[in-house]
Amino acid sequence: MSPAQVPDHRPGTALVRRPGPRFDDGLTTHIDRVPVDPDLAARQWADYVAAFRAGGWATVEVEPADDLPDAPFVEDTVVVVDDLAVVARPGARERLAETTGTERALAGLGFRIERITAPATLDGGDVLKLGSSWFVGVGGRTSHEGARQLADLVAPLDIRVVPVRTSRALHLKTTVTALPDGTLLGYVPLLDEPDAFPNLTPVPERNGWRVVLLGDDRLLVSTSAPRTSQMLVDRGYELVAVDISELEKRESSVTCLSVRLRGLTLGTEDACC
Ligand SMILES: CN(C)C(=N)NCCC[C@H](N)C(=O)O
Repeated sequence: MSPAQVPDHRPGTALVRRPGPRFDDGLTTHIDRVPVDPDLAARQWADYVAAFRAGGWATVEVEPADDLPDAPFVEDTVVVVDDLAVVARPGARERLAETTGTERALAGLGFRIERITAPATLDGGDVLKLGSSWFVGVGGRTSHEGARQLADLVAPLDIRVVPVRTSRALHLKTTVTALPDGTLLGYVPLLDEPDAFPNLTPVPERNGWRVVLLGDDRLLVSTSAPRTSQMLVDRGYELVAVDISELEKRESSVTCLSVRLRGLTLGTEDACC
């Protein structure tokens, strides 16, 4: 079993990227568009990053990109496993330029770089990792060819890619999230193929219920899904809840704003990249 398949629940390093002054211009697809206060979004983003640092994580900041409104959603620009960074090719043309900064940051940290190449597209938000089986949402921002290219790149790590049709939500990880024990949470009305996911636990809320594993049984969640949060508490998880409501106005969730890197030996100080 390659290291990629052994879930690592220890704190690591979170790759993040701050929102810029044009954050209000960020894309919306499946939600009603409302104005955003970029200063409030920046403060909430800082609180999100602080939650990682409080949990023992180091943080690495991708160079800011004030001309790219969706830059904070760094999850979509790369898929990382072990020492491999697969640079994505976002399905929204407005976001293509975001990958340059992410690639520069990860190359600077010594990651082995591979890329999804045109005409294929892939957003990292469509990649749900579940041990040696990765579910990849296709039909929206990620093309079937993008899923195929990813499959070829991770096959040497004994990882199998399972394409899943995703048309009712922005990304696969808008609809499904994985708990540390491998249980999947999902909002069933947004799933094109609910039967594709083993032991799926339905959540009561449409938005705000995704999770990021901070370590052991500590989960980073949004304050926007209190009923799902109570479900997690009842299952024995310790929650760190952050208010990212201004960021959620541009279709964000807690998974979008970071890429978790393992095996790095950075301290808990910021590493500039
Ligand atoms: C899991 N999710 C949803 C993500 N990883 N990405 C959110 C991207 C939002 C951005 N405004 C856009 O429309 O691309």
